[in-house]
Amino acid sequence: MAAAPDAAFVVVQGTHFVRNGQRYYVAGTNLWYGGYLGAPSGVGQRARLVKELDRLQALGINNVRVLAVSEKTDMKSAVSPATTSAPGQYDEELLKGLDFLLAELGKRDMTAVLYLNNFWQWSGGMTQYLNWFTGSAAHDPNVSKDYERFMAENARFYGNANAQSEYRRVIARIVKRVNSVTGKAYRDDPALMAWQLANEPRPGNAKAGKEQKAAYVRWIAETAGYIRSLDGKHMVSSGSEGLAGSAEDGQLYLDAHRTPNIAYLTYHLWPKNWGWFDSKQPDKTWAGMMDKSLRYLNVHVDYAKTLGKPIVLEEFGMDRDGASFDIAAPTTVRDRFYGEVFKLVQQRAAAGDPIAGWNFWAWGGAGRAANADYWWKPGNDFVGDPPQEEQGLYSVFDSDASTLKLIQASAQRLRAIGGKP
Ligand SMILES: O=C1NC[C@H](CO)[C@@H](O)[C@@H]1O
Repeated sequence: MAAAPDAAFVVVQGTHFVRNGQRYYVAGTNLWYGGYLGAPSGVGQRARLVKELDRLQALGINNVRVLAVSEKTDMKSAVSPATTSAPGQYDEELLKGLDFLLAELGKRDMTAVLYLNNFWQWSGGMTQYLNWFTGSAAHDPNVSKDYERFMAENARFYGNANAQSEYRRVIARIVKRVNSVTGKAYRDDPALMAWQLANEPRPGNAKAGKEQKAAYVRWIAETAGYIRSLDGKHMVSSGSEGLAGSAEDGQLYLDAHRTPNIAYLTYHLWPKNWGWFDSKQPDKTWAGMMDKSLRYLNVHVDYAKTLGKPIVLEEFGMDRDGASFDIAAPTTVRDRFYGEVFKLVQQRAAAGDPIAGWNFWAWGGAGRAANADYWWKPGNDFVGDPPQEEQGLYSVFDSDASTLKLIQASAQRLRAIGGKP
């Protein structure tokens, strides 16, 4: 039986997080590239990472959600280099990047959620595992424009024995890692808040059938159980988007998160991606979008109540005015949207509901788009938008003063709600 984690670990108590004897709310961001910046060479930019973490800490951000491992792939819109170039072959420099990131977070009393795979193409992810173990083409949906096929094909990952064995070898490699900077085992590090199975794992596409849904539920329970067998101190979460990532099937979302090995629920909110909002017609589409968004925000807190677990809104985002990628473009609509999201989360948290905080998507900080077409190329800055999207789409940059002000105020209000055991 693993020793109980010390008080500095984030743990679940009832339907809330507790840390150091106090209720802990996540006021976080998404920093998918945090481990990349932490690398000692190559793509590493440790001075930038230190500056970004100082900036985030000054805003009251206490948590970053980070990609822990990427897979080398031929898909055009994926990041390179990758942590693994083939099964069993690791880029130790990128793993040292995670070490440095965790060490720097620990110095600032900040925490990280590390996701161990990706349903989407921008880090190789499940598609690349299937390419390795079935020979299926790693077809980039940004090229094929066929996301429905991409999602249906990716669901084969959950039931592919060879892909799962390699995925578990990668999990073991990272979960059992000893930090080369601090000398501390990841398993003993309270700077790690939780392991996460993947970024936005889906059971397939919207037409996912009974078998695919059953395989998905089994995969979550068994993989979370495997991680807990290696590390009994840290929480495990799925990385689910909620209904949008569960074929709009509430029963599936509940069943997938019932296992005791999943400590808390996650959900994401993407009005533009899901066709609820048109940034080129904001007045026409705002009301309908907000109606759907508020409903989405509330129904998942109610799911968390049903399961008796905390839930974190670990991704939400809105593009710049007029759907511009230009950092000079205003963020009027984004600020209004962020304000509504923060308000709802604060209200439900203050009411004692199981919402445990938020991570906005995503921190661009000092990063800047490098190309006129806003697409990422190897060697360019990392920003909040991964390589499969225009660099500037959803990123919050250090120059976005009005948005930063909102974030800082909401982080402060969440912290004020916390503090109670
Ligand atoms: O996890 C994700 N959710 C939505 C982001 C913005 O579209 C996307 O970049 C990322 O793959």
